[in-house]
Amino acid sequence: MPHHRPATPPALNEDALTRLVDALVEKGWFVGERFIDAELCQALRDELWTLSANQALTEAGIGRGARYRLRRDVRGDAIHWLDRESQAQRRYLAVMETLQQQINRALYLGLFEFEAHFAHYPPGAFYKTHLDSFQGRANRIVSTVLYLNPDWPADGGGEMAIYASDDADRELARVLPEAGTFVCFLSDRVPHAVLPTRHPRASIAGWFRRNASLAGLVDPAR
Ligand SMILES: O=C(O)CCC(=O)C(=O)O
Ligand SMILES: [Fe+2]
Repeated sequence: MPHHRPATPPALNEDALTRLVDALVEKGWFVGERFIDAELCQALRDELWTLSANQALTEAGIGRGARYRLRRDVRGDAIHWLDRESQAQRRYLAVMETLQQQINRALYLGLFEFEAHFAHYPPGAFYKTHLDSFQGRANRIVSTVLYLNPDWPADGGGEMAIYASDDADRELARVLPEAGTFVCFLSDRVPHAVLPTRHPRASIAGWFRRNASLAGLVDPAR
């Protein structure tokens, strides 16, 4: 019988996972370089450029459901939701599934679902300082970003700036969008921004969710 290699993800490094969970508990955010292997990042990046060339990206807006609006003065990326269409997507989603289990085991957050989109920030684009969800009505609990840009130049802009939860003017970290770098943070606590980029910038932004009902309505995912 032929032996098929299952489409399992590269095992997440135990050490990196421990550091991630500890950082989430201690300060609410984590940055890991070389967190996801270069080969998977390359495949995801190729897929994003193909989507872009095929005009399969949509300009991103802000707000969910009926309140969704295009706001180029707030964010300038174009996105495509992951839909398990490719092997690379399935591998990445499998890694996120493992991460979800680990976070639930360690932090009892009750994460039950992951949604994510590719994002392309063309030169000049940015995303102003924001929170990914609001306290009390948060169904996005933990935010993630994986960067897909090999050899990002130090002066290329496009860094993610992370700010203090009690003072959104106090910058705590600036992260280059280098391929393999993975950022993870509590969605309702960590203000962050994408600084204007000077080069096309590729990433995957994702959110672990918990179901939340608002006024008896099921909270829409997007
Ligand atoms: O790409 C990034 O560095 C962050 C993107 C972001 O904040 C978002 O999509 O909510
Ligand atoms: Fe965000």
